[in-house]
Amino acid sequence: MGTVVEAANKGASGSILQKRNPTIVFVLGGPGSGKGTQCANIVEHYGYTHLSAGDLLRAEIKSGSENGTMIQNMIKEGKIVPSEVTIKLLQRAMEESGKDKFLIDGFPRNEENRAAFEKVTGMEPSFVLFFDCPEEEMERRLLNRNQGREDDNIETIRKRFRVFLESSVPVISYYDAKGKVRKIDAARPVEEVFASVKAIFEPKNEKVNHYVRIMSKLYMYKFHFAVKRKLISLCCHRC
Ligand SMILES: Nc1ncnc2c1ncn2[C@@H]1O[C@H](COP(=O)(O)OP(=O)(O)O)[C@@H](O)[C@H]1O
Ligand SMILES: Nc1ccn([C@@H]2O[C@H](COP(=O)(O)OP(=O)(O)O)[C@@H](O)[C@H]2O)c(=O)n1
Repeated sequence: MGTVVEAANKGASGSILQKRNPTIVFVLGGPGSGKGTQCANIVEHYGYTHLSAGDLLRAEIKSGSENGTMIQNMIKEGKIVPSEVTIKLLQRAMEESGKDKFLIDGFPRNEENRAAFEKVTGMEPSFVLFFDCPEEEMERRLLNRNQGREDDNIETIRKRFRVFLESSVPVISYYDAKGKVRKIDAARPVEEVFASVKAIFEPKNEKVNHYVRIMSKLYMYKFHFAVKRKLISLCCHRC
């Protein structure tokens, strides 16, 4: 298996995609926040191609690939699969689709994912959709998801929540500092969440755009404060 840096140095695959100058939207949020559900709506209304990093990894396990067992173990433990594996799958799916508007769901999940993707593909997202949802609601949804997923059990769910707070939130903060995060309150019914998504994909005019960005920024301050409190309380619990 070649490293991410080797792939970046070869650069061939990145440049084929780069030439197509695709639009990329990263879709982030805790496990069960409704990323997949809303991505299906966005595909239907706005013609994006949906690539779920988790689905691609699960398909890789099923295909019997040499990485299958390693991926399966990581998912069972709620851990993040090494970037070179996930990025190869995403690149292949983008190239094979022949399309140029992508919703990349559940990626980048940590700083390694983010930095490696930018290095290997030479591309950045146009913006990041962030579905914010309280843990109690996400837990309820995951326990009811009923897709027979090995990681939708309470023990792994708690591990995934922790990985989200410790590893994925810093990625959201990184893009927030660049003004790229569009935060959505995902604790509401599906239709209401989608109404907020629509406002982002169908911006009315510059004034409304500006308002949406300011509101998103305010929400993000509140969100970061809540995450810091949660991480401190988790640390106190450990000590
Ligand atoms: N807004 C919502 N309200 C209630 N249930 C939802 C909502 N959005 C999604 N769900 C349900 O919650 C579960 C997790 O949603 P999913 O889209 O798979 O989340 P994610 O992709 O973020 O893990 C699914 O069973 C889905 O039907
Ligand atoms: N970029 C990614 C995305 C998912 N994954 C793995 O796949 C699992 C399921 O991710 P997912 O996006 O399908 O599901 P949710 O956890 O968002 O419900 C994660 O808990 C990770 O183990 C990963 O390693 N790297």
